[in-house]
Amino acid sequence: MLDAIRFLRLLDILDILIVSFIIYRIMLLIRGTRAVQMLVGIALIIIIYFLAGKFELQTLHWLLKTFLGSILVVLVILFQTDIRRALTQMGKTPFHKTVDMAEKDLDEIVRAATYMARRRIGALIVIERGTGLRDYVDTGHRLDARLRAELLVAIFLPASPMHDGGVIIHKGRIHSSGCLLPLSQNPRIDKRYGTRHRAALGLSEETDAIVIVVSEETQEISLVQQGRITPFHDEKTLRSALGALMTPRSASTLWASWLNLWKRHAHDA
Ligand SMILES: Nc1ncnc2c1ncn2[C@@H]1O[C@H](COP(=O)(O)OP(=O)(O)OP(=O)(O)O)[C@@H](O)[C@H]1O
Repeated sequence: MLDAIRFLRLLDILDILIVSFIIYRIMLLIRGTRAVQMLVGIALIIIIYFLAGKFELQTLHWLLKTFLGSILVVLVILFQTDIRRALTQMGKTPFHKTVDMAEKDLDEIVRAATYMARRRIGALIVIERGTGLRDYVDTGHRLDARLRAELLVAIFLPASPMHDGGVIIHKGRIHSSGCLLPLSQNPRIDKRYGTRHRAALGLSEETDAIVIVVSEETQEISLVQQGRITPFHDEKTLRSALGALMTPRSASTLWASWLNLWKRHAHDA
């Protein structure tokens, strides 16, 4: 043991630090998800496999050996959502999270959301940022229209054939409507949120998109990003939070605005 410590090189320490960081990030990522239960299940199978070998339970040992032989494929299939999320997050940097969107475009979105909230019209508006949303765009109807509050409202009116699903805003234009988004599997989401909010959370867990949800039930407007949902009770604070996230700034100002949004969320929770 002492010898091992004595011959420890600087590179070995770096190696240990990197692996510890990766394990820590994986734990943060899967905390509170079904992945934890699955990992416990796999750990149990490994323990049973060793016990079966020790007590010479040949058939059980062979069966588990065959199963564990293809564990890598099993893990990739079981954790495909988590792996996709982890890789997407790895590819993100604070610097390409902002997309230049005109102030008047943000005004239009906030105006539409406020109008719809007052009239109990449910809506799901996605603003694309660094991560491309092609997979989700393809599930809806392509519009490529100018971003106007009136058009957003018209899309989400219950009588509209396009009101189901989400609208995706791409580079300041209404790119498509009726888009199907991935539902979040997070078991810790507040039970009062239904599929509209879960779809917003699901997309924000997998991508860096910002989603605005208008609840037809509670008339609440929420801003969803990075798997977190923040309700807003007045137009002004919603507009400034959206502006802080969408307007390109220096990295430090950006971090500060995220921190503020996070604090606000923690306070509201
Ligand atoms: N996977 C999805 N992708 C996009 N939109 C979805 C998805 N699932 C549901 N929706 C939208 O959410 C609507 C249903 O919302 P639901 O009432 O279940 O959710 P909610 O979070 O309780 O919202 P609200 O507070 O407005 O009632 C559907 O009509 C559809 O427009």
